[in-house]
Amino acid sequence: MKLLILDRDGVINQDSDAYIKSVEEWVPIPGSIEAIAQLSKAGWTVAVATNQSGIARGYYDLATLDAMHARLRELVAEEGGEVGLVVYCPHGPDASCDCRKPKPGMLKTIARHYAIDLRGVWFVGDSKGDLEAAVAVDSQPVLVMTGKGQKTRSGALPAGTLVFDDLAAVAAELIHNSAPLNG
Ligand SMILES: O=P(O)(O)OC[C@@H](O)[C@H]1O[C@@H](OP(=O)(O)O)[C@@H](O)[C@@H](O)[C@@H]1O
Ligand SMILES: [Mg+2]
Ligand SMILES: [Zn+2]
Repeated sequence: MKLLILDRDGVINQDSDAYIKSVEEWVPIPGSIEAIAQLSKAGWTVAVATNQSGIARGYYDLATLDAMHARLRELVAEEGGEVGLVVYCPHGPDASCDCRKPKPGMLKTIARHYAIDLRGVWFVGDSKGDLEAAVAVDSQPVLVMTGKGQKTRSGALPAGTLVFDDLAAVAAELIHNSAPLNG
């Protein structure tokens, strides 16, 4: 099974330091919807693992979060693809939950759902916590330059992190094997 796991904010959709609080604020990054659809049509299962502390902070509710993900599924379906399991952590930084990245709990949930070993599975993120979550379960950390990616790249990256301009470039690598940026 070809599984790819994506972070959401800053990878699929634009991110904001003010959080993404509504469907209207949930704006796809150019090329990301098409990338997910192309991967899906090429036989990849595309899952999502996203921190959503805005729930715990009271910035938006679960119905709004679900509406964002329904919009994601709708847009990808319009391009002929589909989105797999979407897992989110609704907790705040102080909740000491097992699911908030950089902890790998959401990645493990996805692995259990698909009964797959996470070793070598690409996890694409824009934040250091995404990369650390990948490393914690021997997945392949992949950084994109969208969202907080540029800031993340200015610091130390886990060894072996692959770096791409954006999700469209990741899809091109996985589907057409074009070369990644130097990490
Ligand atoms: O990138 P993913 O995991 O999909 O989602 C990140 C969001 O939940 C928010 O995470 C927050 O971090 P804190 O949760 O406040 O530390 C901030 O970085 C926000 O800018 C960001 O929108
Ligand atoms: Mg992110
Ligand atoms: Zn959590």
